[in-house]
Amino acid sequence: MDLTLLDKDRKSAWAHGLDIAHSTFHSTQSPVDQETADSFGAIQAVGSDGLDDLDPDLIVFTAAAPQPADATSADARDAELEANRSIVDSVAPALRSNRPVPVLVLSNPIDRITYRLWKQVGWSRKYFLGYSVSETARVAHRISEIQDVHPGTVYCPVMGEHGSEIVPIFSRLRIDGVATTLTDEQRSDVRRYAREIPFEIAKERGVSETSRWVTSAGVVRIIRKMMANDPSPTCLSTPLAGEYGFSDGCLSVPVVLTLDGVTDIIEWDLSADEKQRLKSAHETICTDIEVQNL
Ligand SMILES: NC(=O)c1ccc[n+]([C@@H]2O[C@H](COP(=O)([O-])OP(=O)(O)OC[C@H]3O[C@@H](n4cnc5c(N)ncnc54)[C@H](O)[C@@H]3O)[C@@H](O)[C@H]2O)c1
Ligand SMILES: O=C(O)C[C@H](O)C(=O)O
Repeated sequence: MDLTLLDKDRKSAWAHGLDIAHSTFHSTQSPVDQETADSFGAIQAVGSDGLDDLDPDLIVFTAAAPQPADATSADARDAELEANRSIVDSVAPALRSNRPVPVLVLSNPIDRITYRLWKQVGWSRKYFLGYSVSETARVAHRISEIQDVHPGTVYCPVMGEHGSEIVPIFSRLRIDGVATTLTDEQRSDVRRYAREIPFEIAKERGVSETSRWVTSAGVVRIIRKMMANDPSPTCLSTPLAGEYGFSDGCLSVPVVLTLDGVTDIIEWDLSADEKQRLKSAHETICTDIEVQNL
């Protein structure tokens, strides 16, 4: 797989690109034979006008304005909306001239930005995916602490907003494959942890960076899943047209993925509490879509 980093700051793309290229040496126990080495693909960097010469099969959209210096509270993602929406509007025409391919959106606030990008680019909704699975990792981490188990054994998908109105689906919680129940207090604790921990981390780390470790690992996981045609669903934010009773907006829901985007949106049976929380998350996002004219 070849990788191109496109950035208006071409030097930054070059620097990250070369660092990634160096890192590939450590993959799959390099050094390897020539045949395996060839499968690593090329890594290159281009500036803003570079899309014309590319024919990407998948776009990971991370363009964003610098984080404000006070971006350490739970509304930091929302504070990015105005600037990142302008970026979406400025790059959408170039994207539109590409053939339709899946776009994995990282730029915050992802539910609004994914929606805006979808509207501006105009391709089928099946190509637009907002990345929200860092929340799944954080939820698993907190549950593992509460239950004193390894986080890798925890399965608890997360729907809803990538923000305050996240909806961990506790009714589907499995530990080592076994259905497990948490108390109401433990559930509140898990939600609070997922809402607050990224910003507690940001306070100590500084806001000039974002949570790159969990995020890059999660992005690679999603891309691998798409390439493998893995039929098990992943919760990502995608435009809705009737699923879960929502006729518009963008919200994390379980989707089945291939390199042709979303092939199916799965409608799980949710508990009454989960349905209520999902409705509230949807209302919050739709209010923004209306008020901000997204
Ligand atoms: N969804 C998640 O879980 C998650 C996780 C981490 C970061 N994020 C979000 O992803 C975004 C990027 O974060 P980051 O740490 O990579 O930020 P960053 O500042 O390191 O990178 C953003 C890049 O976008 C480039 N850019 C700005 N406008 C552009 C344009 N018009 N065309 C091309 N490139 C442009 C900038 O030059 C910059 O290099 C932020 O909105 C952040 O909040 C989301
Ligand atoms: O960069 C961050 O910490 C915010 C991002 O939305 C995330 O959830 O990781």
